[in-house]
Amino acid sequence: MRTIELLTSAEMAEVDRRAIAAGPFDGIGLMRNAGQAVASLVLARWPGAPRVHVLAGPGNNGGDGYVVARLLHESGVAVSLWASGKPRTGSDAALAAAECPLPVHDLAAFDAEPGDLVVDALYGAGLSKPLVGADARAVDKVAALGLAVVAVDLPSGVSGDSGRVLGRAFKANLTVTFARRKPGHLLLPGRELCGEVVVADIGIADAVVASIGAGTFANEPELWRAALPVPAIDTHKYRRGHVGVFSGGPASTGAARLSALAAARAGAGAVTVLSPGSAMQVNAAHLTAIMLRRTDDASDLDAFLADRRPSAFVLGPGFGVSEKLRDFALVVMASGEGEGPSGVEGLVLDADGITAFRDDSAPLFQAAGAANAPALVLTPHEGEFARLFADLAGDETLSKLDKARKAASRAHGVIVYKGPDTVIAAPDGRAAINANGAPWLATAGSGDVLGGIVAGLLAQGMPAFEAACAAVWMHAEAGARFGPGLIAEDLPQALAPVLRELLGDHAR
Ligand SMILES: NC(=O)C1=CN([C@@H]2O[C@H](COP(=O)(O)OP(=O)(O)OC[C@H]3O[C@@H](n4cnc5c(N)ncnc54)[C@H](O)[C@@H]3O)[C@@H](O)[C@H]2O)[C@@H](O)CC1
Ligand SMILES: [K+]
Repeated sequence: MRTIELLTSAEMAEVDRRAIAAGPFDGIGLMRNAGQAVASLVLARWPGAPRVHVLAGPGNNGGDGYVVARLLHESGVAVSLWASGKPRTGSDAALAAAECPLPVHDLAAFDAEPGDLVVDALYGAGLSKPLVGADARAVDKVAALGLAVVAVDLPSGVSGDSGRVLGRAFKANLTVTFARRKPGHLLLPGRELCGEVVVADIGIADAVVASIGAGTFANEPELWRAALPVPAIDTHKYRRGHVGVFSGGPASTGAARLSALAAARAGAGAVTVLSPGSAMQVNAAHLTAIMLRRTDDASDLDAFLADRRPSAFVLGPGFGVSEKLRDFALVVMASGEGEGPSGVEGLVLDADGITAFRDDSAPLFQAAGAANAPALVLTPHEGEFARLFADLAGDETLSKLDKARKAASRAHGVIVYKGPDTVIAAPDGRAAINANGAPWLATAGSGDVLGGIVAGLLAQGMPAFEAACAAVWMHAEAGARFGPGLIAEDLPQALAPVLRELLGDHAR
């Protein structure tokens, strides 16, 4: 089972409540199903473990642990049960504990042998403070012995909402979660600590999950595949969209060409590099399918907008932080003000395009919020994010997901907060977390390519949030498939097979 909604702990609690109200399972019924799912995976994956140590906390996560301990024991596995705290009288966890015939040892005395397996059922969605005392010592002991760990719902110590570690956390080989994944399974460092994540069906209907209208998703093709542009058979190149990419001066033109190439590979019918006069020669020497147009100032840009009806822009890569950049950005963002549709779908601001607004972002964000304005897509990495949204970046209480969401709402634009766990957030509150990235993508020029893909999709009329999500996934997928030796120049070409697969029958 793998569906793309991600549930916060509050949303999951509400889903549990509604599932119990709707039936057929009550709380202990769901808990038995959860424990059964974990026990089955333990038996299937670690059939030869000499002993399984189940660590049970005081809440429902511990309740799942008591079920696992009982079922493994009934299957003939040697099980030791260690408890941290006691389930509250009358709780589902207390029922599960009462059904478990094994002796309960105090976690403070926890001991194990190398080769044993640990089932971590200390804390899950209810983690509320850092692990200390016997809990923390158990984490250290398990790590020191190098024991394999199966985490119930989440590795204890990892926040399901933020992916952060509270104090200390287990590093699991396998995490079994229920109904849907949580943001902490995808956000770092949580993702690393979860190991493989399996989502078990415990009898909560999809309709119950749908009823709460979750706004957070795993960035997987299911989220945006239906919005991918498919060229019609009788299409014309300009109907497939025209992307303008602003070039920097003669010594820094490569970034714009990378973006331009990526926009073309993403399916834009035409791409023009908009170059200062001083860099025309160097750009001309390196462009073939991509067009070139001299653009020195705002009036040149106005002329391009009027003559060539461009549909999306990339501004920032290699451009230099300057007043000219701000002018260009604001001209593009104002292009929707005239009578009738301007045809400009969006502006992607990356790198210097973000930094240029660090001290005065209000005009940009205001323009983005105006009626008929092109969509604004900002693609900051961590440093750039901190320049534009210093207060959000420094707020320790916010997760990466929260930060991206708040930034999107403030900017009236889509935020692509880059990193190994890129978060894409829309001003309407939707957000997605990407998890198919690969370390090979951390290479110079990689971000320029990403900006170009976003613009290429925007130009073809794909809505901004979906375009940004699709671009992030395709970019990561292309990089991961290429693997070692990847340089940014390889990425546009590597996109082709990824797109072909995504388009399926439409690719013929
Ligand atoms: N019906 C349900 O609600 C279901 C819940 N399930 C399980 O229930 C879990 C959530 O249960 P709970 O909400 O009871 O939460 P947890 O069991 O994760 O933890 C809550 C308890 O632990 C204490 N606690 C939290 N952090 C602590 C720390 N660092 N040190 C010491 N004590 C700490 C809290 O005060 C509370 O007593 C899920 O993760 C899942 O495993 C599953 O059984 C499926 C059904
Ligand atoms: K756990």
